[in-house]
Amino acid sequence: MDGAILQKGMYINGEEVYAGDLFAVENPATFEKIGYVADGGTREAQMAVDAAHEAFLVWSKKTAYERAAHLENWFQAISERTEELARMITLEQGKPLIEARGEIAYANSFIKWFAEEAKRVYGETIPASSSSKRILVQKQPVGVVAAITPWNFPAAMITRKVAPALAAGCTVVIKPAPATPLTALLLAECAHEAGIPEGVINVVTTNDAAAVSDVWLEDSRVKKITFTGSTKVGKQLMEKAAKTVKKVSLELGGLAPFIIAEDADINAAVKGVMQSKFRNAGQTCVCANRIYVHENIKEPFIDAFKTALNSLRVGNGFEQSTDIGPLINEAAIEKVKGQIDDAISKGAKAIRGPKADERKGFFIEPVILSGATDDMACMREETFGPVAPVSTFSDDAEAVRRANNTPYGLAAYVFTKSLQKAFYYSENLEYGIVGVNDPLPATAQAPFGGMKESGLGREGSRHGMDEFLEVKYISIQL
Ligand SMILES: NC(=O)c1ccc[n+]([C@@H]2O[C@H](COP(=O)([O-])OP(=O)(O)OC[C@H]3O[C@@H](n4cnc5c(N)ncnc54)[C@H](O)[C@@H]3O)[C@@H](O)[C@H]2O)c1
Ligand SMILES: N[C@@H](CC=O)C(=O)O
Repeated sequence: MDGAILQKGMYINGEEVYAGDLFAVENPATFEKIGYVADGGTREAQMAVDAAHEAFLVWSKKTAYERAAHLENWFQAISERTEELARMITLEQGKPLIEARGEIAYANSFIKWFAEEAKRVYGETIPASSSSKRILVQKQPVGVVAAITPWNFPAAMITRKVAPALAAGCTVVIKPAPATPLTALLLAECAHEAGIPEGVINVVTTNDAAAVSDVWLEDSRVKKITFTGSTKVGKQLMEKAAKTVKKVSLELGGLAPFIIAEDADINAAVKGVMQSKFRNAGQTCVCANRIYVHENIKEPFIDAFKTALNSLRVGNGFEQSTDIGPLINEAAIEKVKGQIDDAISKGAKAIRGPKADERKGFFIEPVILSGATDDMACMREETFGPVAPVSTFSDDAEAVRRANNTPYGLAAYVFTKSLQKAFYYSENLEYGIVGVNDPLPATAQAPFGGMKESGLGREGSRHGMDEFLEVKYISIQL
């Protein structure tokens, strides 16, 4: 597959569909064209909803056991094509192959989890206030769901939405990011092979996101929009969804504080910060964005962090030695460079890691910014790159205050040996996810999501299933 030029249509109603135009997909590590995909628009967006609406009438009436069996088959089909899927992610998104394999396992874990969870959508009976009445509560699928996903986790951000939607009895129309449509189409191919009925999953690829999403937002048959991406676009979608009062779930940007308390195990903190900060070249919504270290342990922390930084290798994700692949595009490189320049101009000291790959590609070397202050752009705006600003604090209350001083509230981390501090921080940080001595908290069985402008709703866990269910109350007069 590597190096070959692919051509792919959209996946609508169980068939490959082409629109008039195609758009190119490029490898960010080489600038080579990987393939061309159909550039869908209004017509294809409409066709996808027609198919999903038709399919909903049948899919929603299947038993939970039947839907679970379909999801199990999809899980199996993906397992069998793990290597092909992982190589596709590295090709179009750039992350190291080992991380891409990890993403497929992670993506597939949502399908497995929700195949099981499908069978546990329980209702309630509630004691009535009259002896001649009975009160029942049932949960029903919301209907057709529109899912709009980003490029940084091109498989997992799709399955984390689609698996619970299908388990609940919904059908979906998906618009993947234009940088990574091929992974989405491969997932759909796996679903097709697995026998998921036509129309249940539809993928519309496009270079004009708003043209497609506007159709879905205006169509009253689409009952829910589930989005992962930037806070800016999330707000726009929420506004447009108001017109037909759709349900909305938003997984948006983050600005994760990573707090290292005075009593922390420094080696564990450095290992944690390396995993949290540099995974996917720093292009993860829950990546450590700002590092706050207690002033009394700053020096040993920075020394150990510098040593760890120097062990990283920047390069093409297909090379075994690579820890950090390319960023996604030129704009990402410019944003990261801008943040570094801004921090240096305001007094930060740059500690640079190994040189970036000299070949073509959107490569950038990892950097620690020591002496960072909260007025720097890297401490206020999501970086999405391998930049690690380090600032000091003198007491726990100060660390919490500074960590909370942002509109974002997705993930936060604290490293400490004290149970008291662990509870103090986790209860006072205004974040949807708090990793205590844990730099990688995301998992299928736990609720993932943000507070404040980092989003609405949760993905994963039984809470992730509720996002796709209506609660219906039935009052019976005997
Ligand atoms: N909270 C989470 O779980 C989570 C997970 C992954 C990524 N993210 C966030 O995603 C962002 C990075 O992803 P991105 O750059 O692809 O974000 P983005 O908002 O630019 O794009 C996300 C998706 O929205 C589409 N889109 C863009 N403009 C649109 C418009 N006007 N109307 C409709 N759709 C539109 C894109 O084509 C893509 O499919 C970061 O902010 C990151 O933190 C959040
Ligand atoms: N890293 C997140 C996705 C956001 O980018 C995850 O692990 O689910």
